[in-house]
Amino acid sequence: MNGNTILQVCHRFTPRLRSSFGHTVSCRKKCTVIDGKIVFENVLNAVKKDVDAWVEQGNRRPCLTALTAGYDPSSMSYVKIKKKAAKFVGIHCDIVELTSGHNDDDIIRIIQRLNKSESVDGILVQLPLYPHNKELVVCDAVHHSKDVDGTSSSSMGNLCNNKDFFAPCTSLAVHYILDSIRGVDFCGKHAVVIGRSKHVGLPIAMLLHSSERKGDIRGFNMTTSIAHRHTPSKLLSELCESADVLVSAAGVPGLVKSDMVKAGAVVIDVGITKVEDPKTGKCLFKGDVDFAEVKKKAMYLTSVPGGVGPVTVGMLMKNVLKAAKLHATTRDVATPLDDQEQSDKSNYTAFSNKIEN
Ligand SMILES: Nc1nc(=O)c2c([nH]1)NC[C@@H]1CN(c3ccc(C(=O)N[C@@H](CCC(=O)O)C(=O)O)cc3)C=[N+]21
Repeated sequence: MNGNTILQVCHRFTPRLRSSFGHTVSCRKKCTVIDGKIVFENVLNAVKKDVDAWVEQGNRRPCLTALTAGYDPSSMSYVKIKKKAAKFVGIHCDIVELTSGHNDDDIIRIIQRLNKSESVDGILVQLPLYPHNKELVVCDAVHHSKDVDGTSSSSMGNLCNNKDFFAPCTSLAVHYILDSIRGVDFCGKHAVVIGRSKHVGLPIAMLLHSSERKGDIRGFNMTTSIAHRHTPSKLLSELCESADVLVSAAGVPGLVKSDMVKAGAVVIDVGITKVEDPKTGKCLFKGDVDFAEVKKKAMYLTSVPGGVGPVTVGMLMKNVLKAAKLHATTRDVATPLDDQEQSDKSNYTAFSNKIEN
């Protein structure tokens, strides 16, 4: 792919003429700002109710183990947010703090132990790890039945094949937010995703363009363009101007200006960058979208902070409970390591059957 290439996924709901991409969703004067904190609270309350019912039926509490690189203060604070949410919903949460002394093999060994543990339902590898760690190699060690953050190659493959395993939580959060917008038919509309990261931009685009149901996750059937750092700015503006749904996950504060946004569009800001406030010296979170200006044009908009971030944590809690329920009804973990390959194969079949039935 050269620098001018944009991956555009077209399908039978794609309008024939490129110029007809730009039909407005509908016209409303005032923009609705979707409050991620309220969505988060609603999701947590629902998960808490389900966890309570699950435990009342005699099951043990769901359990999440998060591995995080101890050097990164942002990672530590995100993991703490997850731990607090887990406590609220009644999910047990352990944190394994990795040090720079852990090489990939050490981390993989820890993960393999967790894969085998009957008391662990979900394993989360908080990214980034240390610079010397190979993130994909480490994420791939997580067994797909416990991959509640959907970061392994196996989970990504399942996502592409419309199988209902675990999708990355940020993509689920974007999906959940769009799904909560009532009265808008997204089928055949044009979605633009800015950013192609394997755990954020790419899985978001997978969910937006796809058609089949993935368990409780339906695809949106949108014509979906993926723009990235090599997309020329003129082309980026043109694409965005025709987007009915614009999702920015670039991590570039102020990237999306109001003149790039179509009137009546749905704009979801996934970018979250820590910046220092020049006046106070305090740390602030900045999204990719010029919120104040875009609000004058968009029909629905999320903010940063208070948008996609908290919903991501809600989706993680949902996934841990889902994993706990699957583990209780399929024999999957606690197999000796030397039998790993064989068990992977049969477990996969057991899980596929369980989920597809
Ligand atoms: N394997 C993996 N999975 C992740 O899901 C993952 C990750 N690695 N690495 C880091 C990013 C970042 N992330 C956020 C979670 C919550 C908020 C969140 O709740 N933010 C609040 C503000 C937070 C605060 O005030 O401290 C908000 O946007 O309103 C933000 C960002 C998950 N991540």
